[in-house]
Order: sequence, then structure tokens, then C-alpha cells
Amino acid sequence: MLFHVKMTVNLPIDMNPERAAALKAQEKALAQRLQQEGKWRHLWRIAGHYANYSVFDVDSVQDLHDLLMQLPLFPYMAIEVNALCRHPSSIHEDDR
Ligand SMILES: O=C(O)C[C@H]1C=CC(=O)O1
Repeated sequence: MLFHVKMTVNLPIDMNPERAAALKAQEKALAQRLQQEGKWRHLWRIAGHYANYSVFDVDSVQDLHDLLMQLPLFPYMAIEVNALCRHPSSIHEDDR
């Protein structure tokens, strides 16, 4: 199942810089592992924002929820989810 996810990061302005750097490093490591596993299919920065558009390929809504909740930056993100299905005009066989 494919999901389009928008994540907007809102770190507290007074967060300890070392704590923020550690969270970002943990987030990056997990994001890259999930991309290598094929679960995090696309990751795009939204220009001009501390936010991203992502596409996840997971087995269920519960899997997506569990994945998002384990992200180190989860407590500091506003997340919007949209389920995707195959477009009849798509030429990409893996769009499902
Ligand atoms: O920077 C972000 O958009 C937030 C988050 C998503 C992946 C990652 O490494 O950090």
C-alpha cells in the first residue's frame, strides 16, 4: 500500500542544540535504513520549508502508523497522510 505523507518539523526554539543534532542524526539513520528496505520510497524536501513529501510502501495502515510513530522526530512533526492508488494512465507497473 502506498501513502503520500507530508511531514512538517517544528523543533522547539529553545531545544538544546546537541539534543536537536542527535535527533536529526537518529532520524537520518532510520530514514536511510527504511529507504534501503524499500518502505520509504521517496523523500523530497519541500523547498523553503523544514518539511518533506514522502511516499511510503507498507503492508497496512497500522504498519504506516507504527513506522511514523517510531521516527525520532515524531513528537515534533505535524503529519498529513493520503492513501494512494494506481492511476489508470500511469505507465509505472510498480504504482500499487
Ligand atoms: O528533515 C526532515 O524532513 C524530517 C525527517 C525526514 C527524514 C529525515 O531525515 O528527517
